[in-house]
Amino acid sequence: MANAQSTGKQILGEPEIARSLVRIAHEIVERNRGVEDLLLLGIPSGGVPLAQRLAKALAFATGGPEVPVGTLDITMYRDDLGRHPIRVPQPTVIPGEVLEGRTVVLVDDVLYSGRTIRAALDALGSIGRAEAVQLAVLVDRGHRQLPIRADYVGKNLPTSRKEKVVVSLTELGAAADSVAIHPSTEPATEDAR
Ligand SMILES: O=P(O)(O)OC[C@H]1O[C@H](OP(=O)(O)OP(=O)(O)O)[C@H](O)[C@@H]1O
Ligand SMILES: O=c1cc[nH]c(=O)[nH]1
Repeated sequence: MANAQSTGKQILGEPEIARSLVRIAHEIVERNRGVEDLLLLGIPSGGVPLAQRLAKALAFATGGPEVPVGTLDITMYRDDLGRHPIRVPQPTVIPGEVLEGRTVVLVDDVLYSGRTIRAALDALGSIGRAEAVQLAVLVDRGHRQLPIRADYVGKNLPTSRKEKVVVSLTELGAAADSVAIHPSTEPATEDAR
């Protein structure tokens, strides 16, 4: 996630993002045969508002109550802590507190190298043992560095490693929702981040 800049090419706008979340909600219901024992955990920052929107879409899809939504901070579980400035850790919130017996759907805006999700699995494992863990992302831009894949994808977006995908969401201060591709200002390196 980052703020939108003027140089990007918009790939998704507000209606497409909303439609993607509705489709993902239906896929979650179908795959889990309902939403019982489901827990959505958004990864800060972009994953948090997306998880909240997904909970609403799930409630709409099932006609039932909202699925619990929490947040999972992965900051201290990154494997590149020494290589990048440490961001301020956000709170981890697990509604209902226990993970045992529950299916956790991790929610993030972009899937790229997979290192954020690897860290998320470690962070989750330090809390408890979920029955199952699934992954929903708004954009999968490829270039994985780890054997990680998403169960639910809003948009598969082929990209060059020289580009950056920027997801802007109104909850995080953007004027409008969008997904855009920007030419990266950083030189391409072995390290995808
Ligand atoms: O698959 P990866 O290579 O790990 O990249 C994906 C992650 O990168 C971005 O997070 P970032 O750390 O930039 O923080 P942000 O969400 O606050 O922008 C994005 O929101 C994902 O969490
Ligand atoms: O392009 C990218 C890569 C990682 N995370 C993002 O938000 N965008």
